[in-house]
Amino acid sequence: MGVFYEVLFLLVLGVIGIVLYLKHLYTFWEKKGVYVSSKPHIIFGNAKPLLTGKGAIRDLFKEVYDDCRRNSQKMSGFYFMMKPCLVLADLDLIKDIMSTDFEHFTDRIFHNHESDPLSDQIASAKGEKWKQLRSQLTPAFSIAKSKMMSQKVLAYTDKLIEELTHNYRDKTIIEISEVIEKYMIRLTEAAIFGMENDQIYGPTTEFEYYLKCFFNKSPLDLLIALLTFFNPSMLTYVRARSVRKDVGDYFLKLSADIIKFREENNIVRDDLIHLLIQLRNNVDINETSGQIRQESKIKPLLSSSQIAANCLIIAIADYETLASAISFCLYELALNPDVQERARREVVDVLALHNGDFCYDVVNELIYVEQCLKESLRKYSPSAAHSRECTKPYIIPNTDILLEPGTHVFVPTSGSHMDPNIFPDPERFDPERFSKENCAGRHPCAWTPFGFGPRMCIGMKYGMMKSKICVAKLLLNFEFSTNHLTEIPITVKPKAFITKSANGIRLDIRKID
Ligand code: HEM
Repeated sequence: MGVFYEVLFLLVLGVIGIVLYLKHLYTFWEKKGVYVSSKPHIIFGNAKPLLTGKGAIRDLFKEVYDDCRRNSQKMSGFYFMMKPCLVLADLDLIKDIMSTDFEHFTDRIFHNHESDPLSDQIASAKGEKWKQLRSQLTPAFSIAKSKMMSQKVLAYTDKLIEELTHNYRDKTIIEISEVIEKYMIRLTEAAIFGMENDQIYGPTTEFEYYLKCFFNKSPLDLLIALLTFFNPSMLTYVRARSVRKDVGDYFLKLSADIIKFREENNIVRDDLIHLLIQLRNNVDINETSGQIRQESKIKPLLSSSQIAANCLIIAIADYETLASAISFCLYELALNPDVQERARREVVDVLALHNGDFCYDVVNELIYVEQCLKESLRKYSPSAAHSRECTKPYIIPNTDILLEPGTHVFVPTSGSHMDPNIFPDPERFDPERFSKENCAGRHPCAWTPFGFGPRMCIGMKYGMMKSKICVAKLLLNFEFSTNHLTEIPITVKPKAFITKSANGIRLDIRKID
């Protein structure tokens, strides 16, 4: 009996100790004098809805942002379980951290180490390594390259229209996000890996299967993702993988095979993998034209596995975001027939000025279509938040709050994008918000679907070009409208990394003859 009470006493003491320790951890921000928008849960901190799969990141961060604005706070402490992070709610402070004082926040919070070959890519690269990689990859997204790639985009969009026409000549309900996702994957396959497809529809290719598996995480993968957050160095120690083994193996082999085949057969192509092979072979490329300038003096950064890692992450960054952007834009155009008609009229008029030739200048002249896309990126930003890791001690301007290296900082896009003081009546879809006049006085960090500062999206112009071509050509050929299966308002998938509809986007399409 005595032993029983001793064990019980020790257990109770242990539990009390743990509870007190956790409570102590949750006073981190309080002690620094930083406001915390809601009381943290003892296990999950402020991330309970995310960790239990009940809420979407965009909703959670929007609540934090809104609460800060109501209470005149520029930021809120946030506990991701026990890890103290900071959520920003002030546009000037966002600008400072993402741009003016970028040197203190050069990194994102992803794992990046040579022991994990597929983690070694631009989106997770850190410090100097990132700077070099970014400047070496920039030519791949030059205006000249974009112009060249527009030919491929036009060709694939024509294939999409041909197949939609064939399958849906009469007014029919389609799940538009599925269709657009398939089209984007085919385009990515061709533009990045040089693998052309005759069909948009058709059976799932191996490439499509593995690309879509990128975000399908097993419980072990999820544990690894959590560890990245708490202790990235431990991941290096246990030689963990950031990408599922079968997905990683597929892309490593695919890239190695393409490189070998091209080098043995002296094949030159206009895709991204070709540019990366040139970088590996120490060729310096002109930033604006995308042309070879000379043998580079810089030591080549890329190994074969780094080529695979960069191609894979760019494929993901490319197809997922654009499929989301285009699908939500078509959804809003279906809900707003007047806007749809005005956008269609613009495409018809601009094309008429170019004698029906859908050249690159047409893309640049589609001002209203661009406004529609920007407005839909405001309402449904594919990325719910931008992340930065503090890399050098930083005192938040006009305060004595010191951020230590390793602090994670989040910028919620859903906060400012849906702030009625910045975008009045934020639920309303109104492309006029992005007219030249209406943008003129707006804070540069009010609308940041592509991020902000030196680390903003490298593919922004290229992505806008692709989405404009797709939306414009679809509008020329089809009319989109809602039906009894269209979800209004739409539910966003809680666990998705990129903003997606939870139940699909069902629209009527009708061919315009
Ligand atoms: C609607 C389309 C797109 C959206 C909304 C989008 C959004 C973003 C965002 C929010 C970031 C992080 C920015 C930051 O942290 O400040 C990012 C980074 C990045 N994006 Fe995009 N993106 C899009 C299209 C593309 C395309 C088409 C590509 C390439 C083909 C691309 C490649 C990348 C890469 C490589 C990065 C990492 C850049 C770095 O760390 O230096 N994105 N994107």
